[in-house]
Amino acid sequence: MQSDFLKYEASSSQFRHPLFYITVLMTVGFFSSQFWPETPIFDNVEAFLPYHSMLEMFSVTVSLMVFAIVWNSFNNDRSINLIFIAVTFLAVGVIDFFHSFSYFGMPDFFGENSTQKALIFWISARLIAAIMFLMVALMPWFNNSYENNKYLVLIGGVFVTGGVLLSGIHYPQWYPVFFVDGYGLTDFKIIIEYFIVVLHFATVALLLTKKDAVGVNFIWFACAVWLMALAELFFTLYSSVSDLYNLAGHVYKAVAYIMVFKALFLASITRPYKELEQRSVEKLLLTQYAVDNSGDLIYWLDYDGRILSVNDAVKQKLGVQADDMINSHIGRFESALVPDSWKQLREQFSEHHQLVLDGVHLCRNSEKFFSQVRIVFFKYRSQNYICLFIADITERKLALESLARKQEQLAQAQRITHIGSWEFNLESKETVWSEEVYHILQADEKVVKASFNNFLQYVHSDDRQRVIDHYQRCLTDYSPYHLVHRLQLLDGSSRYVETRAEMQRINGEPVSLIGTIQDITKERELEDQAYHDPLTGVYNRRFLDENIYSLIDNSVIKEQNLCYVIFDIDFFKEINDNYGHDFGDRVLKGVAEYLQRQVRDSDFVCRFGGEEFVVIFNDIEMPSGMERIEKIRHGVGNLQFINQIDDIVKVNLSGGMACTKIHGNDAKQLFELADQALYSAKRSGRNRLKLCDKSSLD
Ligand SMILES: Nc1nc2c(ncn2[C@@H]2O[C@H](COP(=O)(O)OP(=O)(O)OP(=O)(O)O)[C@@H](O)[C@H]2O)c(=O)[nH]1
Repeated sequence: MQSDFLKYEASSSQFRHPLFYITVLMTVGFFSSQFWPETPIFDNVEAFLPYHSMLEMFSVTVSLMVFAIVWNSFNNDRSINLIFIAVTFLAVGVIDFFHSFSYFGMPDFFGENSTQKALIFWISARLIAAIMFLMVALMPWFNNSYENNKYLVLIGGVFVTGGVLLSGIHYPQWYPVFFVDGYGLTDFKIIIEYFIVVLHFATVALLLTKKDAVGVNFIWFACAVWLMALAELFFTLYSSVSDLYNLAGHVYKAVAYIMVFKALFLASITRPYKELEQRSVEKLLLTQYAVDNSGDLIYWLDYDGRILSVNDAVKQKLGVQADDMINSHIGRFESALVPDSWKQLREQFSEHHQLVLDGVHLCRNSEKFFSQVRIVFFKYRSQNYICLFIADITERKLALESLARKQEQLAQAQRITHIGSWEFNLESKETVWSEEVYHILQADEKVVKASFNNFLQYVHSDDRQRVIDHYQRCLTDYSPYHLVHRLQLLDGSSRYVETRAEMQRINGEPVSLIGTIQDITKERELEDQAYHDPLTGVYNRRFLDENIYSLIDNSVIKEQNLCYVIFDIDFFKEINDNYGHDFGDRVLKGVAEYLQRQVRDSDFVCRFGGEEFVVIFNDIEMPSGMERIEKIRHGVGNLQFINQIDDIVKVNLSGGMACTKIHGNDAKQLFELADQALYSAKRSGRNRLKLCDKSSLD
């Protein structure tokens, strides 16, 4: 892009303009006038009259043209000073018209003509012009433009003009005498002429200090006023109206008016027009630049799909000369717009004005790329135009395909591992569930909307509060979330799931909560089997061995007392021997169930082996806790088991116990001490509970 095109070049060639040379020549002419012959060049006034009328009519015409052009082209962008000049020329033109027709020798015009009458109009016009030009040169040229004010200026101008004309015609006696028959010009007239000259010189001096503004060429304007001043000086020099000085004065004035006309025509018409043209060219070039560098291939088509024009991108991308493409059908290059489907497509985009299609675009060397075609249809001056914007979406398409493949792989991996993923966007509050989440919940993707509240509907009622608490905590302190809980599905089945979540951050700012949910029902079942006694369903020894340390640690952290109690069924061998092994099993089950029922959720019942049970009582204070344990032990003694012959069989428990707050936090030692206490209970006659004697520690 050529930056020159964008730069408005202000004309600085005024000094090289012929009008400037004319001004210089005429100035030289003026100063050489003392060498001019003083003899009249016309035989008499009548002979001069046609030339005078001609020159005056010329000046009048130019004056009125100045007014017409400036007045009609004026708008708020221009300075109101232009209107002052225009109205001045209107006044001067009209008054000069009267001057011309009042000239001595002309047919009477609104009363008897005379040199004095003609001079009244002449001096008035010159004085008005001189004062107004000086005023305009003094007035600021910026920010004073108000379109409506032009009428006020016009009214003022008409008022002054009307005043001069009416007074000049009807009350000439109001004016000083400018001319005396047989004597010639009065001193007053000459003084006035000099005064006008002084005003003009002052105006020229002021104008030369001004820089070009609002399109006005002040140099030309100054030249014009300068020539007007010289014209006035000629009028002070002449001795006869028919001599060369008088003629020169009129000629200088006419040239000066042409110069004003030229300056104001330039300001009002030429400059604004050139600026407009410049802006249009700029706009066109910028548009062309944008079109060629937009990255899209742009085609202009006629209504039948034939190529009218293309942008540079098409030529570069396709490696085809524009001339080779013109008039070809677009279907030659774009698979989405083949001639066969053109009519049908045309109906669609004619109706909707826009259409977006995916296709394949053909380059010259039979290379292809995936394209997205945006068809824009519009009418201009009842002509149909179609513009195509074709983007190369090969990379996007391949990326999308790869993304789709990866998503499918992820979904497959989730299906295999039974892990679903979910995301909660903190800003949009939107939740997204993967396919596998729906699968785990046995929910229909089309019916159930992904949300935490909807998820809660599937959470087992006993676990719901726990899930809510974890979720809320994660959202408030952004801590990771890990929870195993049950689901209660709509078909009534329950599942175990393990959920994990953590906050995703971008530039340190939390953005969304990303989580997984894994169906661990099978693992959980296996785990249950590994940690539970198959006969009684309570925990087994393995569970106890693996968990006793953390249970004790927990009680230490919480500064709570933990009791390790070993219960042993008294004379269980006899039960087996007397009623059979199956009956013995029933007794073991019954005792286990009873113990499980009596303890709190935080306590653990384990079958240690044979007819021995270990119960871990958490958070139990002594000695009151001992009463509770004793009560449970008693309760077992009240259980009734019916044997094969419907006899009631009862069993008793012996128990030995040790506590962390009395016996220390060593798991192995606690077991040994409880076992010692049990042994002691057995030896003391069974059916009793014994707390390990503290002295045995020593
Ligand atoms: N029915 C049944 N009996 C079992 C099971 N495990 C161990 N036993 C029996 O439990 C009995 C334990 O007997 P002992 O260790 O002599 O103890 P006891 O007869 O209860 O006598 P004390 O403990 O001294 O009161 C044995 O006869 C084992 O066969 C089981 O799973 N089922």
